[in-house]
Amino acid sequence: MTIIDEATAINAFHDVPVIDLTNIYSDDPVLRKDLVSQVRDACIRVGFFYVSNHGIERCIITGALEAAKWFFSLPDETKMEIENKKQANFKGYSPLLSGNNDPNGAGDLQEGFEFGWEPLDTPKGGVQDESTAGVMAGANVWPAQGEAVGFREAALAYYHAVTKLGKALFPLFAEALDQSPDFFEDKTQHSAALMKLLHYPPQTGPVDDRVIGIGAHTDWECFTILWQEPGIQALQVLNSEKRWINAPPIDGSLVINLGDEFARMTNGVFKSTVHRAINRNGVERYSIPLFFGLDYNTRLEPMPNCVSPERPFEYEVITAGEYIKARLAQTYSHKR
Ligand SMILES: O=C(O)CCC(=O)C(=O)O
Ligand SMILES: [Fe+2]
Repeated sequence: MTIIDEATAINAFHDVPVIDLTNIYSDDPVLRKDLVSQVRDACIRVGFFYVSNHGIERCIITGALEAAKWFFSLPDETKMEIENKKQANFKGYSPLLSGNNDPNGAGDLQEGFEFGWEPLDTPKGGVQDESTAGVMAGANVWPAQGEAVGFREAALAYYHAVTKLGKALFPLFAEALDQSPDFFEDKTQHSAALMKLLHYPPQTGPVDDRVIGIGAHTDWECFTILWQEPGIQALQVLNSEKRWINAPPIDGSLVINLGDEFARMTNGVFKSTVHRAINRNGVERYSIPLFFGLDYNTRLEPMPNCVSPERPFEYEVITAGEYIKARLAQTYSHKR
């Protein structure tokens, strides 16, 4: 079957598959083929999957969680010193209700802190590879308080560990698309990956459907690696029957979901699936997405094997940077 035939034949999913990454670095062709076929099925049919045995150490995750808790417990005035609307490309702090992911919504009930790549060993921070960032150029901002050094180190330790995993996933996605493993290599040279710490206060009593944790949306980059706090159900994924399917945290695993850059390049063969999060658990919830994009100067052109006369390409070709910048501006143009 061609990849287009496969994408045309799918039915609505009712659960989110789990893929074991134990063999991700193995050269054994049989193991590789099996892994690639699981990834292909999940990407074409669901657009979401869990990964187990992903190799991110528990202490790195705990460090990032503690960092998030520390940061969000700072006084509002301190956090607002690095508000994202004052920075280039919305790096820094986004207060509750300042963003709105669902155009029908009235604001997302979450606060966040977002940053991009920088090396671990420059103690003052703010340095990053901007040579090709174009419209997405803009240094990271970090809180100024004394303990902020530990915050930056813990956040960047997680960023670097998860980016290593992300780099190992690109060849898998390429093979799942019948391309050579290095297909994305020249398009992922400059770490166009953004990490966001998120905090969702609990929602109790009657909830206005237009204000939930994060409204229904698709992600914008190629794929997202999401850590969600164990024991707290909040994330839901929309299937083609318009039913919300719960994607609860599975201890020791991470969620991977595809975004619009992949959907554009694959002409919709890889699904950028709509999802949302609602925290009705009566406790605070934290989550950490890391969004993996193509280098900002890459044009989002379709792969020839994903286009046919019956499946024409209907997107405008723009660069990854132009796309992300436009979506950021739209999300934060929301008025509280
Ligand atoms: O907090 C979550 O579980 C989801 C976050 C999310 O979808 C996003 O930040 O794009
Ligand atoms: Fe998302």
